[in-house]
Amino acid sequence: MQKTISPQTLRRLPAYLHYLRVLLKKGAVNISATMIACELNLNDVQVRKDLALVSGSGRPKTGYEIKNLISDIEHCLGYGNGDRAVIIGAGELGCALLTYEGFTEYGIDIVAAFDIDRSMKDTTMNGKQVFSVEKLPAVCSERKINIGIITVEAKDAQKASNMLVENGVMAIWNFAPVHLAVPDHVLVQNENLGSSLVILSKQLANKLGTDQNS
Ligand SMILES: NC(=O)c1ccc[n+]([C@@H]2O[C@H](COP(=O)([O-])OP(=O)(O)OC[C@H]3O[C@@H](n4cnc5c(N)ncnc54)[C@H](O)[C@@H]3O)[C@@H](O)[C@H]2O)c1
Repeated sequence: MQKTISPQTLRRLPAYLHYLRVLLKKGAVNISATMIACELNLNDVQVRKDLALVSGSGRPKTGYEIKNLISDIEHCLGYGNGDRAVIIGAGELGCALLTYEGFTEYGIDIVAAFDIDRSMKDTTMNGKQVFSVEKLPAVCSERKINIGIITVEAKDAQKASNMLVENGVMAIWNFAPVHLAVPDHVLVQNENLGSSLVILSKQLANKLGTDQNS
């Protein structure tokens, strides 16, 4: 039976993966959970538990063989499923995401972006194309797109979401500050950089002892 992995563990796995790949490139062979915890400034017990959920290859004394652990984490995260994504809204944020090459490290290929602004039609950024939204159905069916990334303003987000769902997208990464209504079979991950910043700011206030509520 497959073990259930919490969202918190899932969030930590890409960081382990990144670190392990760096180590492998440097020629390291084995690693312990304690070393990973120490390097990533995480709790030893937490890392041990996370790794036990995704890999049975850990051994007393030697720890994990790095290449096996990488492969187990990739398998757990569904890398190699060939997830392809498109971006709706090629403005400031959409273009930044489109040109960021690091998503391939997470097994996601952002194929193209779409915009209603005709001046952006058929432009290319870092080898990725920006199409007019009319081309969305053709690209979704030809490239078998299963993830949609929404980077339009809040007022346009539901429309963008509807377009993605109509074209067979099963998962939406939503950056617009709005709740999306989607059918039950569609997954939505809302992203809010502002809330992460607020958490950081709050933690800083607590640390400095300037939080009046504490
Ligand atoms: N979640 C976060 O952490 C975060 C951070 C920054 C921005 N945002 C949000 O991301 C969104 C985009 O921000 P931005 O600064 O890139 O805005 P922007 O105005 O630069 O870009 C929006 C683009 O969407 C296009 N657009 C509008 N309706 C469309 C549609 N139906 N189909 C295709 N394209 C369409 C516009 O032509 C424009 O190019 C906003 O909702 C903003 O609040 C979120």
